[in-house]
Amino acid sequence: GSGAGRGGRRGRGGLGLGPPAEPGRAAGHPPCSRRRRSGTGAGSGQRAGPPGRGAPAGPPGASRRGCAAPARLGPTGPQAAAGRAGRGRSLRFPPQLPAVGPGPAGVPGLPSPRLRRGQEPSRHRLPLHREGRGHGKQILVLGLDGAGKTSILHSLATNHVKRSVAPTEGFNAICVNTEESQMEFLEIGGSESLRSYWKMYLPKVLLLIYVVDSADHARLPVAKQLLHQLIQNNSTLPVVVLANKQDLEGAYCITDIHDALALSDIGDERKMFLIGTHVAEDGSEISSSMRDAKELIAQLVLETQ
Ligand SMILES: Nc1nc2c(ncn2[C@@H]2O[C@H](COP(=O)(O)OP(=O)(O)OP(=O)(O)O)[C@@H](O)[C@H]2O)c(=O)[nH]1
Ligand SMILES: [Mg+2]
Repeated sequence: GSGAGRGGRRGRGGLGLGPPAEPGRAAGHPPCSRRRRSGTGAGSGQRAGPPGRGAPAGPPGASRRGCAAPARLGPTGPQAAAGRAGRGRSLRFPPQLPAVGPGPAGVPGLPSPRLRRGQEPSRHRLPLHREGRGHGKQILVLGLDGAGKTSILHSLATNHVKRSVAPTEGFNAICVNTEESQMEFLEIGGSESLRSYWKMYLPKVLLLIYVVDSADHARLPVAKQLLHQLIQNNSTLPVVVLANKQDLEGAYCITDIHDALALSDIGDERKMFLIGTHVAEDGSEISSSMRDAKELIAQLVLETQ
């Protein structure tokens, strides 16, 4: 049987995964549906694999990655607006999290907060949020470059779709408040040069959100390998896999993503969920799958704290 879905079904019907044999039930997508897409989504189509296995989840939209002005993520970037709205906040590398005061116990061996682009990171402490005082720790958001991590975080923070237009060059931290919990997401960029830092953050996080580009067939093996390496020594860390870009024509449905990532092999003890998501056109409200993902994550945070 599959390992997906351990932890049970929560929230709205179809959220997350059901019993192990039902990886395809997530987020309202029928198992491995081969529905026709309804538009001409582009996204990171340059990396998309062969079309024909689509599991469209909503209106597609053209991605601006690669053709838009390279707006920097940071205090003046799109996420800053979320921060000003009081719902989210982000900074460029390094992660000087406003809600994250210098904690009593930093994590040694992490990249320097003073690191700038092109510099080699030095060892430094990353303060973690109010650790030991009964409040939340961070939710780590990882995945290959271009998978959609930042776009998803924008959307979760604002409840409106906002696709990212630039790669994360370091960290991206966003606070998302729900009625019941405060969640601090920490994305680390997925480019090759940043992947070596991923594992440094794992020991101190509540859960891992792992985002994959469902249409990037060619790199799914790499995504799988990195995920397995990351969590091999942590048998209980809850993992939420977001099979993003379900709007793209070539997107694998979540059953295929489940197989491609060999999710049944990532441990029996952990809670593990797989949800199909997409970040639709800018400005619209987030999709029901994204709302479900947000509720699930909030629930997991409450359970894990
Ligand atoms: N079609 C489509 N495009 C998406 C979706 N989500 C994100 N994109 C686009 O994919 C590209 C990459 O998105 P990002 O959010 O920057 O990806 P990332 O994982 O943060 O990438 P790094 O910061 O480089 O690690 C952008 O052009 C987004 O607009 C989606 O669900 N569908
Ligand atoms: Mg990013």
